This record gives sequence, structure tokens and C-alpha cells, in this order.
Amino acid sequence: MISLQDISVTFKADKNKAIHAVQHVSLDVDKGDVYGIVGYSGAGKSTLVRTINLLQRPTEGKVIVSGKDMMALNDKDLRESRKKIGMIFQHFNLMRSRTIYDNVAFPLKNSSLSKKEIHDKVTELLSLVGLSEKAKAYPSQLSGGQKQRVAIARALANDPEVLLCDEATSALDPKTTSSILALLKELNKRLNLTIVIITHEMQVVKEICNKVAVMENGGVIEYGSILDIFTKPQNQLTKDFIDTATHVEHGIETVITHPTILNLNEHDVLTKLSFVGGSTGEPLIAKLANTFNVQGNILFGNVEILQDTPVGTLLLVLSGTPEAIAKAVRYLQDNGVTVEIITDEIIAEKKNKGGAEE
Ligand SMILES: Nc1ncnc2c1ncn2[C@@H]1O[C@H](COP(=O)(O)OP(=O)(O)OP(=O)(O)O)[C@@H](O)[C@H]1O
Repeated sequence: MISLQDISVTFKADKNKAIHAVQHVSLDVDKGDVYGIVGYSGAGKSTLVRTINLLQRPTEGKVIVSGKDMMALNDKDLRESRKKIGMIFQHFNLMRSRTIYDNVAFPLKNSSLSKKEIHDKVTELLSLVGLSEKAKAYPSQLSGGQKQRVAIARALANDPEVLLCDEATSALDPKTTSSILALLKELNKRLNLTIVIITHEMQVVKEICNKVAVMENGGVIEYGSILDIFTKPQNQLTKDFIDTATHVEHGIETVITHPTILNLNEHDVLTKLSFVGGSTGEPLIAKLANTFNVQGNILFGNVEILQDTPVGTLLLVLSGTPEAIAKAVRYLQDNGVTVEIITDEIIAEKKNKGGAEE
């Protein structure tokens, strides 16, 4: 559906300085994907996504959308192709002096549709986003979530195949964010709409995306299916994003900051266990005690459902002899559990925070 091939974008800040906003990124988005692009501010997410509709022309590389080489199109064909790529933004970009109806009708102004057809289309779009009652209202009379719904309706006016969302929920509270994400997911399913979402929140990705790319310093450092990235992240930055989204970071923070929780004896090992799918329900910890004489003390636990698959995390203190613990860890790994030993990391962090008990 979308193929970004070796895309680079360089801005000339001044005569001597170039900003390499995007560097050699290749990315393929399939029809029906909800593709998340996650990264911190300045990573190059917006610049990359704006190359899809050529709001930003790449300095190097090729952009193919629906089989068309976008950079080879003449102005007229490019205008037509852009109609099939809707876009929504963090601050909605509605026209304040026009009603909700007129905002949604705006992209149809020069279309071949009759007045009646335009009316039917706008009515249908407002109903699709749940705002039929607001047709005569003005943007200032709407909440942030409602404004974003209008922006979505407007972006869908030309029946696009792709919707680009640039931090579309960043200005919204968590509840409104969830309702907008639910709407996007519904549109993805109902209209088979391909969606590309830029965000700095892995939580957003977790809620609706089936694939994700992680960007840093203009490059994609990791990409793949949500399940693969959440269960087998390769880069520290990806791990940090995931820990935030799965509340594990908060769990670790609690363990560190409450001295009564983490009292490790000699040979005790603090582990972070990650489970996927079937292994989540297994009584593995009971087995550690029975078979290996290793006691497991759970400090924190969390289960998420990603793409209909349960994904769990446990912070677990293992107590026993070093040999027994090594065997227990191997047993867990043999049963599909990813085991990270984080004792040293946590103690160092605890010392940094001044909460260490020598
Ligand atoms: N038109 C421009 N001219 C010069 N530099 C730019 C331009 N647009 C973006 N940049 C620079 O390119 C880099 C990437 O910016 P970009 O907006 O793509 O990042 P981002 O990951 O989307 O961050 P944010 O979420 O803050 O927008 C930044 O260093 C930014 O300052």
C-alpha cells in the first residue's frame, strides 16, 4: 500500500549547517494496517510521515502509494493522489469561522458531486463520527475530542485509502484519547482504511496498532508486529517505551522507592519475567518451589492483551542457592518465558535515589 524506500530528508538550517531529519528509512505499510511510528520529539516522525503525501519532498528515496511513484506524478495527478490520503493533526486545524457541516464539506468544494450528494456525504460522515447533532455548531463550541472527530470526518470526505494521524490524540485526555482510538479502529475495520499513526506514546500504539516502527535520530531503529516488538524488543529505547506503556516502569519505580518491598538476601536474584500467549496461565512459580527448591516472591505483576494475545510481566525475587536459581531460570526459559536478571540494575538505581539499604 505504502512503500517508503531509502528515504532521507535534509533541511538546510543555514549555509553551513544541515539537519538530517530522516536518514535512509525504508518502511512498508500493507493495506489494512494500523501502523504506529513512535519516537521522542525531534526523532523525525512528522517529517517521515509527511513524505507519504509529499507535504515534504524527500531529499533522497522513493515514495510509492497504491502502486504510484508519488515523486514522478505531475501536479494534477499528485493532487488526485493526495485526495486518497487523508490527514489529521494534534490541533485539529478546523476553520473557526465555519460550521462543523461546512468544515466537513470543504474538501468536496471542487468535486463533481451535486449539492444533494455533498449534503448526503457530509450527513453520512457526521453520523459515522457520532456528531450528527453538531452540524450547525462552530468549532469553538466543541470539546477537543469532538473537534478531532470533525477533523476525522473531514479527512474522510474524499474516501481516502490511507489516513495519516500526526499526534492526533496528544492534546486529549486519556478517556477522550481512548474514544478517538476506538473510532479509528472502527474506521480501519469498517472501511478497510489503512492508518499511519505518529505518536510519542507507546500506549497509543498498544491500543490500536498491529505494527510499529521506533524512530530515533532520523532513523528507524526497530520495527515489526506489535506482538514481536512488545515481547522481544531489541533496543533499550524500545524497552523504555514498552515499560511505560505496560506500567512496568511504574512497578519498578514502586519497588525501588519503597524500602520495605525490596529486601534482598545474599544470593537472592531480582528477575523480570515476560510471558506470551499460553505460558501466562502456567503455574510455573509453584513448580520452581516444588522442583528446584527456589522460592518466588512476586513484587509486581501485569497482563496485557495485545492483538488478542495475553502478554504478561512479573517482577519476581528468586531465593535459593545460586545453582538452584540457575536451574530454575533455565526451566522458565525452556517454558517460553523471557527472563531478565535485573538485581544489579535495580540496586544501582536504588542507590542513585538515595534509598539503598546497605
Ligand atoms: N522545515 C524544517 N526546517 C528545518 N528543520 C526542520 C524542519 N522540520 C523539521 N525539522 C527538524 O527535523 C528534525 C525532525 O523533526 P520532526 O518534526 O520530524 O520530528 P518529530 O519526531 O515529529 O518530533 P515532534 O513530535 O516534536 O514533531 C528536528 O530536528 C526538527 O527541528
